[in-house]
Amino acid sequence: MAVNSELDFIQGTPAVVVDRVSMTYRTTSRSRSAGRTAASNLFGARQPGSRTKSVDVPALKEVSLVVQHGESLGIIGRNGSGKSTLLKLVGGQVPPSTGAVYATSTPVMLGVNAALIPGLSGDQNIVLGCLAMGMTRGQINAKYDEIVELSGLEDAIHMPMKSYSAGMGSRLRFAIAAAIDPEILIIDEALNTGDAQFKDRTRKKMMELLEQAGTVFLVSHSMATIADLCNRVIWLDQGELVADGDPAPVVKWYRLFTQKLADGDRIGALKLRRRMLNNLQVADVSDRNSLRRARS
Ligand SMILES: Nc1ncnc2c1ncn2[C@@H]1O[C@H](COP(=O)(O)OP(=O)(O)OP(=O)(O)O)[C@@H](O)[C@H]1O
Repeated sequence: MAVNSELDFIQGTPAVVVDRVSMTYRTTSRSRSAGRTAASNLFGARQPGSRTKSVDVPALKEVSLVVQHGESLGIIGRNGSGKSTLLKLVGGQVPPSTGAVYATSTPVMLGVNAALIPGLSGDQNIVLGCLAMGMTRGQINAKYDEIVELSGLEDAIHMPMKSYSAGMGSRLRFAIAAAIDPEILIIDEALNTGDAQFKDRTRKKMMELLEQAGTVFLVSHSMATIADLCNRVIWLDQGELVADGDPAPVVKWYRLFTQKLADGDRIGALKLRRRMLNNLQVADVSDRNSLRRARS
C-alpha cells in the first residue's frame, strides 16, 4: 500500500518513518595507473605511481518512506541498489549522511542483534543472544523451548556453534531474533540460507509476526519469497526509490525492467524506470514532531 493521501497518512499508524534519508559511503579507490600495476603489486613491492584516493559512493539518495504497523515490506532491486544500506539505516547499524529514521520501537535485525560466540554451544548462545536483546532471565526461560523448536537444530543445539553449517547458524539466529516477537523485524536475504523445511518454519513465523501486527522489512532477490511474504514492495535502483505499492505490479515492472536489461534494451529499461518514477508518490515528513503529509 503506498502512502497516497494526506488523510491516509494521518489516520495510519506508522511504525517506521524514513525522512529524506541519504547515505554516502566514503571509501578508497586505486587510481588508473595503479590498476595497471595491480598484478605486480599483488606479488611484489609497491610500484612507483600507484596511488589510492578517497571516493564517495552514493548508496541512497534522499529516500522517504512511511511504513505502517502490520505491513510486511519487501525491498527489491539490482545488486548495489541500496537495499542492505536501507536496512542498516532502519536497524540503526549506521547513521544516515542526511535525514533521519524514526521508529516506534527498536527494530531487530535478524542475525546482527544476536551477536553469538562460535565457541559456545547453541543453547548457551540462545541465552547470550536473548540477554543481548534485552530479555530477562524469566523471559528467556519462558521462550527457550520455542526457540529450540523453531531453530530445528534438535540435538545439535548442545554442540558448539563453530561446528554448525552456515544454514544451521542462520536458523539459530532467526529463532533467537524472532523470540522476542519484535514489533519491527528486519531480514536481509536470511530466508535463502536454510533448507526447505526451515524456510517453511520461517514463513510460518513471519505469518505469526504479521498477525501480531508486527512490521517486517525483508530484502530478497527471490521474487517468489517477496510475493509470498510481503503485502507491500518497494523497488530501489541506484539508490533511488523507483516504485512503491502492491507486490504483484511492482514485481511485474521490476521483472520487465531486468528482462529489458538482460536483452540489451537499455533505452527501453530506462524509459520504464522513468515512467515508474513519474508515477511514484513519495512520503514527505514536513514536521518532525507532529504534522506529516504526503506529496505527489
Ligand atoms: N561499507 C561500504 N563502503 C563503501 N561502499 C559501500 C559500503 N556498503 C555498501 N557500499 C556501496 O553502496 C552501494 C549500495 O550497496 P548495498 O549493499 O546497499 O546494495 P544492495 O542493493 O543491498 O546490493 P546486493 O543486492 O548486491 O546485496 C553499492 O554501490 C556498494 O558498493
